[in-house]
Amino acid sequence: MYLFCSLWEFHSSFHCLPSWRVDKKDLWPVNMYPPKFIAVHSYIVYTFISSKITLQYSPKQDVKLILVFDRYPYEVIEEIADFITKGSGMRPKIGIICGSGLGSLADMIQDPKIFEYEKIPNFPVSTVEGHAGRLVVGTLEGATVMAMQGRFHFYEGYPLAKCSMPVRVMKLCGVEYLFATNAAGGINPRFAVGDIMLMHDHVNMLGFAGNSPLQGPNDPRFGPRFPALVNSYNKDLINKAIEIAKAMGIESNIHVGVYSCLGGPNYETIAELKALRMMGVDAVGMSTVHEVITARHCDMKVFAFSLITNKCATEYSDKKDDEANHDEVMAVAKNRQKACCELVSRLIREIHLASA
Ligand SMILES: O=P(O)(O)O[C@H]1O[C@H](CO)[C@@H](O)[C@H]1O
Ligand code: HPA
Repeated sequence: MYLFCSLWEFHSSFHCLPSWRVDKKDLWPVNMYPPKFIAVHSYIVYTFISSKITLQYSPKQDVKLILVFDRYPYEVIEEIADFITKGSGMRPKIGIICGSGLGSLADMIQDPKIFEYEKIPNFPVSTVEGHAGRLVVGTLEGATVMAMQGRFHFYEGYPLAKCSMPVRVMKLCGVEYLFATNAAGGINPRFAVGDIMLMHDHVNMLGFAGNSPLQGPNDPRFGPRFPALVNSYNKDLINKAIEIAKAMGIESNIHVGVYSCLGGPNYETIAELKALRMMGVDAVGMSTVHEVITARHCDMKVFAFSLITNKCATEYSDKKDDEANHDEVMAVAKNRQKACCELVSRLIREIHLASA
């Protein structure tokens, strides 16, 4: 078992190194660690002062340190991007994030070069069922793409900046378009299970609570300190997707609406769902919003959709079997993966043809 010791949030006062001091109580349980460990640790603190760092220490092995960044400096993201572009020999143009149970979006990729998250330096690992934990790079409908088969969620214990760090990796790999997909509960009473909601806006509940993937020092190489989020969801891509849905004969299952992300992992209470509905939210989940914010910050074009995997109970009189559960979410995603794959691949084809 690993002992996790998340040591401390760095305050601006730490920037006046080398005259920094650490209170002994803050070091618990480090004070029981060997001096060699503490020396190495201090060095790391000094070196990566602009990041918050979590150390994993294995007492079974002598001094085993795994650095896990909570905020990723530009250079570390650049290193990860180099690893992927050199390892795949490609600079992908379109990035795809597969939602729960929608990993098959990445299975469409031709001549795939697969990177297990565990083998990518400084990359987090997926811990949620239905998120395989691999990055797949290759071609789809003639376009170069990279797909995350497995995303990172706040409820897994990852800070938002870490959840959406792969979007910045995509950017430095050359990605211009982000396709973000998710499984979500339908709040809008017009939505049926299996419908697809094209996202045209979001309500960032985690943002209301003072949490943002862009918190902390801003690196202008990614984007501005205060990015605007009006028109985050590309209208042309939404319109093209509607046309494609018509051509596929599924227009009655397609909606355009507002998604909201809550922290999870619990599903929402009826009172929360009522409140979301009053705010104009159509579908609710636990992802995507921070990825979109990160993508817009670095000026990527965004297309996102929710697969409605369950109808949310918004009245106390609603049936008990309206309670959400992850098995149902996965089962519906599996049933609808064909339509989702076709929508995504046709849209990518349009983007590719338009830029050829
Ligand atoms: O948003 P994705 O990753 O598709 O997954 C959704 O499904 C899970 C809950 O069933 C949550 O993780 C929620 O966010
Ligand atoms: O009802 C839901 N709520 C939150 N997240 C979800 N992901 C799938 N369904 C849901």
